[in-house]
Amino acid sequence: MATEFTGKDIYQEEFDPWGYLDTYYNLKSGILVTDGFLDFALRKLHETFTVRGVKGETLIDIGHGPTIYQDLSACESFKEIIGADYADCSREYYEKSVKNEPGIFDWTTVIQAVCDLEGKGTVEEKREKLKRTVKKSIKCDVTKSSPVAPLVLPRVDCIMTLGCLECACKDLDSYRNVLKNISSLLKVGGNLIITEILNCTSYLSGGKRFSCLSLNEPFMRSAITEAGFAIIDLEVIFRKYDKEQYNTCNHDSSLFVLARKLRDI
Ligand SMILES: C[S@@+](CC[C@H](N)C(=O)[O-])C[C@H]1O[C@@H](n2cnc3c(N)ncnc32)[C@H](O)[C@@H]1O
Repeated sequence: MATEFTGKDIYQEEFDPWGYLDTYYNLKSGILVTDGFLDFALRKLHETFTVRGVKGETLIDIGHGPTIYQDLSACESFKEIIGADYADCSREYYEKSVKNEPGIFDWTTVIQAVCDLEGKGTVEEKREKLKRTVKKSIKCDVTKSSPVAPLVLPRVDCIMTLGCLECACKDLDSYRNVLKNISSLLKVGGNLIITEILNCTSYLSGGKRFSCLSLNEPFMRSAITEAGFAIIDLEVIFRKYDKEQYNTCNHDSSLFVLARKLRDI
């Protein structure tokens, strides 16, 4: 199902955080729950920040959208997390979620799952840790060579971007450039964490269809390597076919990558 490119301005004007969360992260029916992605992402992030020892001062979570699951393990290994997204509605929803304001999406079960993976702590302690670690969300445009301009940030130890770049890019050349743009925010020797849904052309969210750049594993391997990174870990999980769910979002698999920056390009 092809759809015209829906870039950052459409996210700014038409993205509905609640509609997205309900369609993709509702614990009973959410597409990224039933297809196994959420459990996969929590497991890989836990592995990354514990077994693989990825840690440091500052991590930037780019294109966080309205979700916080991705920061639940990271907040144990970084002193500071800075959120970054183009859409103001995503940034506002994310900040409210970090503060656990009334009426926001309920992440309790997911927070408990991360505490279980870590074998320590309570949901309340994790919420507090997240609130202390996520400092703010800043405006960011990954298609710009200086994605957080006019802000100038010191280069950070880790960039994480989950389910964002396939939404932000019109074509594969643009994806290659975007990798270089976000790499400019990262120290040499720093880590890049990416998840993407693969072979997806569009997805429905809050009644609106958004375009999605169709990616596959060989492309991801070459684009990340060509952008000056060494791939440390890469795993793909596949999804069962379900006609109704594919009509909402037609990815056939999801990919997780951890890569280390070797050089500036
Ligand atoms: C599908 S949503 C978020 C996905 C969320 N991280 C998750 O794991 O489910 C994609 C996000 O990318 C953001 N985005 C789209 N284009 C962007 C751009 N050019 N620069 C930065 N963020 C962008 C949108 O505003 C939106 O919040």
